[in-house]
Amino acid sequence: MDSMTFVLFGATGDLAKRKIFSALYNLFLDGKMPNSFSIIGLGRREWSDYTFQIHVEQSIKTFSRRSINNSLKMEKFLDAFRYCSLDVTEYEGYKKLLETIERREEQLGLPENRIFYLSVAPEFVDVITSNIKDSGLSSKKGWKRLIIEKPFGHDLKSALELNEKLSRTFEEEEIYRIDHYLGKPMVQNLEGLEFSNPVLKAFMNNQYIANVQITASETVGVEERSDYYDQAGAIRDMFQNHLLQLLMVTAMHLPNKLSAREVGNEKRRIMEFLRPLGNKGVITDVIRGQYVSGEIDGRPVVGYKEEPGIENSSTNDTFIAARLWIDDALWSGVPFYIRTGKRMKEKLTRVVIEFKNPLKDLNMLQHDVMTPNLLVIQISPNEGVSLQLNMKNPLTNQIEPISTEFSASPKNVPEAYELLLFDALRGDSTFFTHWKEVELSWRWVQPILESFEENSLPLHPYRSGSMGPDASYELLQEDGFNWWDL
Ligand SMILES: NC(=O)C1=CN([C@@H]2O[C@H](COP(=O)(O)OP(=O)(O)OC[C@H]3O[C@@H](n4cnc5c(N)ncnc54)[C@H](OP(=O)(O)O)[C@@H]3O)[C@@H](O)[C@H]2O)C=CC1
Ligand SMILES: O=C1O[C@H](COP(=O)(O)O)[C@@H](O)[C@H](O)[C@H]1O
Repeated sequence: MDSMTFVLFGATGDLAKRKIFSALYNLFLDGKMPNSFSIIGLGRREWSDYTFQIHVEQSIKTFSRRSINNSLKMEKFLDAFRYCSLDVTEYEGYKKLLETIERREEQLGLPENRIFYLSVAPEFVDVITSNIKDSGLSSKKGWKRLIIEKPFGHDLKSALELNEKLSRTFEEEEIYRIDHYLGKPMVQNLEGLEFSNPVLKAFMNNQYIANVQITASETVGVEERSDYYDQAGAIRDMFQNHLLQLLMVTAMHLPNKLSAREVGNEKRRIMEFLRPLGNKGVITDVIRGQYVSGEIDGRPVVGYKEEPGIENSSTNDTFIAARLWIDDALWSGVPFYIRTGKRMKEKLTRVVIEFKNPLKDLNMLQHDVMTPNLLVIQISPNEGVSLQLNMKNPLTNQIEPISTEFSASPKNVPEAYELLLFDALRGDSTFFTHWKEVELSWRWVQPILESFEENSLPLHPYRSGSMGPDASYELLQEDGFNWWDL
């Protein structure tokens, strides 16, 4: 892996504190950082290098999945960190930053390979990338990469504009758009699962699959993010990015080679075959919900409109469910159901693939109630895969479901940010979102955004602690299915 400089915009912020420092530290412990590297943190605060290093250490102590038990290693790790105070809107600061980077490159004998990680609000992306270019930070002697956080735009128009601006400074191959769901180990495992199990590959098509259900439910409410969330809603916060990415990786045809380009092409293909909703589709295939008060884990919680910072008149979506169709040869006729929401019964992310039941259709087992075969991919909080089959119980002589399972506890597996940063360090963008996918996702959700804005779709209240409004169950019942709330 090439030695490099990691320039972190927003180093004093929440994401850096909770995710980025710990990810870098765990990579360092696992020997997955380059032999030689420099990390420059940036923020407006007037911090010294020492204050910054203490902040990094504290953040790791609080948020890392591993505890610090080797102080020498920690010391060596912290030694790579320097801090530079910079207002991203002021050009002069970038010159000072360049001097700091070059000084460290010289001290450590580093080539001019630079990663710029933009852990800042989206409105700063344009000014930062322009200043990187104009100030000479994007040296021609080494490689440069840009890591950028979500949200990537607010709708189709703003995403197109943002992409156009980025492309003035960075090539598409140099841009690493983070969708942390693609960093979840089980999501990264999906291709391997199909690749190493030809039996699964053989059955993953419309001949055998009845429907696919993707759920990302959360128990938390709007938390302290009312300003952002009331503008974004579940559609922008989760659906347009994380959930559509899960759809792409679940449905994509397995390429012959698992390279960034091939995987990107296959994901894009899925989005191209996704049936556009149109105005009618929004009404028939999309359910919008908002939580009201209820109980979660035995604790009463308030409704969305009672949350601090939320107006009583808010029509923001805290839940969305949708029925989607991929009109290609493999999936045509198989409905994909997606749902996500806040203040639901449990925190989980899961894909359930329900197989067809030809015996039921033939009415051959009149006395046995047969559960369909299910392939359940548990993405979080625990990682796991289970396959539910049916077997006759010799004691009762009844057909009963049996399950083969594998699962791992989250403590033992690397976090999404570790896997993603490791990939970015070695220049592998397979598990980052590529522009075409982002564009097609916005294009697909745009009619939903418009109907939400016009308030032309019912806003179904749902009780906190439930799995969403009844209407989302009715959506599946129309097709003779039910959500598998396993
Ligand atoms: N926090 C999270 O869990 C997640 C965050 N994200 C995304 O990551 C990005 C960062 O989020 P988060 O860390 O929560 O945000 P915070 O508000 O916690 O941090 C913002 C950072 O930006 C810096 N900053 C703000 N204005 C300026 C400026 N004019 N010049 C230089 N630095 C500036 C702040 O530094 P200072 O105050 O010192 O000036 C601070 O380091 C956002 O795009 C967010 O959407 C994505 C997923 C999850
Ligand atoms: O991006 C986001 O994701 C989190 C959920 O992530 P998870 O890894 O805990 O499933 C969500 O709470 C947040 O609103 C959203 O911005």
